[in-house]
Amino acid sequence: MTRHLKALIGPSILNADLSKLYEESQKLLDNGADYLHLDVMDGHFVPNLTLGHPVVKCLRGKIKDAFFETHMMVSNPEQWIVPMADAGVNQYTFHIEPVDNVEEVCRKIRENGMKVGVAIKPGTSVAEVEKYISLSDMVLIMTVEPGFGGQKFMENQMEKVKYLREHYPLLDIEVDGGVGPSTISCCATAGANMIVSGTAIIGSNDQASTIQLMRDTVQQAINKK
Ligand SMILES: O=C(CO)[C@H](O)[C@H](O)COP(=O)(O)O
Ligand SMILES: [Fe+2]
Repeated sequence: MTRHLKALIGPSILNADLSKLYEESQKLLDNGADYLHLDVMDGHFVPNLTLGHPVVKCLRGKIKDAFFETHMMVSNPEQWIVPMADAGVNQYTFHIEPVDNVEEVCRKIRENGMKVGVAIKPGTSVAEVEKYISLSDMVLIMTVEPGFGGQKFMENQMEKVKYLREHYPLLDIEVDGGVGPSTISCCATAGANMIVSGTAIIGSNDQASTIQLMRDTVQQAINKK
């Protein structure tokens, strides 16, 4: 069967009202989100703390069938593979910067039944992550410095996306940080197909239209190629 690239929108719940994590997540799914992007920060790899596997497990208890991606902004991603698999995570996306043996982490994630995402910060070259594409299912190109929602989109990161799309036509390429209706065209033409968007969706008074608009923009760019 031929594999086709698909436009997918994964809202980040980072800037949502986290006292209502389940309600906010379900609302995003009801409004057409394709998956949930759960930002996990350890206060060490990035200067912020969010949530860990116990919270993800509780959310999975209430939301049985959605695709959960955890964006692991942590210094020791290997440490959380088993707990996150046990919590019901579908894709484990980790930053390669602090990791000595990236291959081993990719293998362990697969062994534990999850898809593998490899992520790079804005200062990391695309060549650094290209080495691991054969061991992974997706590459995440950060479009802000990881750590906080609501930051300004870094357009210069699109060079990396363009390079990857040119060389890997069917690779899932995700962008994350400052993405919304005003920056989506840029991501779509560069070749990203998995779109994380936090503030722009959470703050929208019509989440369904915002999600639909971004998905249509990305799908049209895919169809053109
Ligand atoms: O990983 C992240 C920050 O490190 C978040 O996923 C990202 O910032 C999404 O939020 P926004 O769309 O508001 O930038
Ligand atoms: Fe993220």
